[in-house]
Amino acid sequence: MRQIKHFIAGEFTDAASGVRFNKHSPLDNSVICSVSEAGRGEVDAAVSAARTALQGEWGRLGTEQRVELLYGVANEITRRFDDFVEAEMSDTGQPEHVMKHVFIPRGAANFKVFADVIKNVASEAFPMDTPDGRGALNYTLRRPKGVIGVVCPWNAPFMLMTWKVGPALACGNTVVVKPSEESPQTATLLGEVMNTVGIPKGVYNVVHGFGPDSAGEFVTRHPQVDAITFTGETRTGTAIMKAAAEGMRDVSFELGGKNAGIVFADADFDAAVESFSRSVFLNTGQVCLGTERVYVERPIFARFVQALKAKAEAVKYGRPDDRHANYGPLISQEHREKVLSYYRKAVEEGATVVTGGGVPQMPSDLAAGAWVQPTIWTGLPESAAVVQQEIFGPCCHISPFDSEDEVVAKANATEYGLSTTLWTRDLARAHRMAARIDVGITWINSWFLRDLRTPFGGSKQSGIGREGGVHSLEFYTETRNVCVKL
Ligand SMILES: NC(=O)C1=CN([C@@H]2O[C@H](COP(=O)(O)OP(=O)(O)OC[C@H]3O[C@@H](n4cnc5c(N)ncnc54)[C@H](O)[C@@H]3O)[C@@H](O)[C@H]2O)C=CC1
Ligand SMILES: O=C(O)/C=C/C=C(\O)C(=O)O
Repeated sequence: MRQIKHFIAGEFTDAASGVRFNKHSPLDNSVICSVSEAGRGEVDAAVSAARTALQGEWGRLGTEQRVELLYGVANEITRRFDDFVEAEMSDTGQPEHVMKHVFIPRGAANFKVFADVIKNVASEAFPMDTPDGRGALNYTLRRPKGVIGVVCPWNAPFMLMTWKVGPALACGNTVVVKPSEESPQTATLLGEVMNTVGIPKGVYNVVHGFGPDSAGEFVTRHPQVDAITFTGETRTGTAIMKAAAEGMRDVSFELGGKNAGIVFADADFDAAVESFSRSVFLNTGQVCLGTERVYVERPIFARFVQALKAKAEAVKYGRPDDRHANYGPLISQEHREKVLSYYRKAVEEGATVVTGGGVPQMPSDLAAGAWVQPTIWTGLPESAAVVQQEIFGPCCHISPFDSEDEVVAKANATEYGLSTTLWTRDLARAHRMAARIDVGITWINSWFLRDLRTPFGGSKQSGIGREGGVHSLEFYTETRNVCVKL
């Protein structure tokens, strides 16, 4: 069984306490890793290594030198592509083709893209008048914020972690990463890459453990952590924000969602169905940008429900390396219990179960895994729990609508505001609606098309701040103004 250690000051270490926890495979519930759990001592050591690195060689590097090192990280991830694919598949149980075509290449791109951003960003300059007529010149400097605490979820672990570590390092910060207890492997493997490439010791540190009263809380409460970037549940974000208030530390939050998808009768029907089969079921519905509320214009409602039902019933369950499989398990038994509790709740609330609603019959070698059926409901009021609360599973409720105003009101009637996907051939209507729906990201006639230079984040309870391209610099650097009297 794999032994997963912390990565502190360039060394792989166990916790002094010797405490470990088991990581189970989502596929069959077998124990696949024994993970060392960090106590306060390991977190102190990681934060102290990160601070020392800031004051050492790393802090003295010029932008060009940092950029070259980050290109090196991207190239080394690509060289060890198969190791990353294997580690991520092992943690999440998701199909190999998704790892190979989306999550791992994107992890490498996160280092390359932000190296390019920092290399090319201009600084502001404002010449100003002065009473003596000689004037003054203002210009801005960007300085790293310091030690960044990076707290990550399990649903796309490598991609979401590097989406933070890439820009943090590009800006000259150092990091202490706390991966999810459900996905410890790729963050650890990245430590090997950092050493191979020659990233100075202490720049990238990883501590494993849980949230409250464990590594997550110790990192976010640590007074020497200067800022915290977090992706995860809104409730956890609230706890982290309270921790960050001590010492007035900055936060960047990517939180939960209950995203609406909207289909007008004039949409390209087949393309829309194909896209919703991804936005509802990809990664077994464990995508923060995924769609759990679908609104379909009444003339095509019944046809759309039947078409998405056919897609749900066509998924192929199986192991990640099964070439015929395109659908994996949920991350854990605990998460499956949460998703199944919503499946039961939908029935109690009076839903029509169009398809799914339970656990599939799996072959004996996979029977103990965290499998659930893709599920579609209709017939619920907007106030129903499964229409309002984030489930983070392969399921959606579909309801009909009759007018633009009605569907905008429904899309906005949620505490969340992460993303929406909108399908129509009437582009004037699409632009109008994009401005009215209160979310951070709107896709028109598409879903999950990601350009890493664009702002990414949510409104309302889906997040605080934006990351991506130059927007990441707002969080990962401190901007200083220098005013020179001429
Ligand atoms: N908006 C976005 O970009 C994204 C949001 N998410 C959200 O993430 C959630 C699923 O991920 P989970 O890992 O279940 O989220 P989670 O909030 O349970 O855990 C995320 C991380 O926070 C740590 N943590 C938990 N409690 C903590 C505490 N009190 N202090 C410090 N750290 C703590 C966990 O150990 C883990 O590393 C969903 O709600 C999903 O919507 C996921 C991906 C992207
Ligand atoms: O592309 C991104 O930066 C974020 C994507 C988010 C997910 O993949 C997710 O939450 O699963």
